[in-house]
Amino acid sequence: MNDILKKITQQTLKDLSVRKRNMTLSDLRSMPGYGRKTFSLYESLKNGSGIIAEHKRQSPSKGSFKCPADLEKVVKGYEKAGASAISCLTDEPFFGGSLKDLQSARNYVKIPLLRKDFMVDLYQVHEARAYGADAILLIAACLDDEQMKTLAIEALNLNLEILFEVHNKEELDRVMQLTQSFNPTKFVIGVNNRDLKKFETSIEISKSLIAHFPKDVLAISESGISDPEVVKELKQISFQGFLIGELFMKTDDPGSALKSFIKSVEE
Ligand SMILES: O=P(O)(O)OC[C@@H](O)[C@@H](O)c1c[nH]c2ccccc12
Repeated sequence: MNDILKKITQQTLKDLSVRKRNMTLSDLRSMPGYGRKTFSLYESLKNGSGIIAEHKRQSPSKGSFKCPADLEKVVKGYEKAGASAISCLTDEPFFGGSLKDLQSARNYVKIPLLRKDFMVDLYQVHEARAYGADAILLIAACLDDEQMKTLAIEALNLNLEILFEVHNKEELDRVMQLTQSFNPTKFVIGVNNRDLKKFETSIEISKSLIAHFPKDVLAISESGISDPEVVKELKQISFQGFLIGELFMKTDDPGSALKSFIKSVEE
């Protein structure tokens, strides 16, 4: 694991131990959101714009985006503009998000919600369910095979879909190995274009990894996307999902920014 990921996951484990003390698993299970019917990320991506629009206030590489719009305006704007799903950051120390954000977003929209966080513990999967997520992110670079398997199976058992995030061929191979026996409509695989050592993004990473994807797996390209032409190009090489945050969150009105982006992609 590289230094920044190590730093983030260590902090995540620390914060987690506090939350676990304040709320037990059975407390989580008795929250109203826990048993609700979930929306399918996979189906929504297949049948719509393919864009997963992200709510992210800040990031370690870019600092604060200073978006003046509150969460309600952002997520309702995304839904209205035609997002297939919303990615909601719940990491507090590095991305300025919270589980409360996820819970509020759940009350505002009826499209799939991805809990965007550094998942390293089963408890977080139950939190995701209780606070209204439909899908969770599992970052291959943060997890060994055994952890990834345990978290993935728990998610599927709780009716949550999974976005597996990979950055190179080795991580993709590990995820493919794990998901061999999974129903391909219950997970998607995302290529993160951001190099977590240098924080630079390059679409070339998506372009080079797509050749290794199994045919029935829905492929997503994540990070550093700012040009509708790039989405068109990625669609041609069979990407069906696009995770975009900064481009929208650095504007005053992320919903309208998404709306004009989708319009350009469709032109
Ligand atoms: O803001 P961008 O460059 O459009 O990227 C969005 C998303 O891909 C990025 O926020 C992200 C990808 N993987 C993550 C893991 C954790 C936190 C954040 C991320």
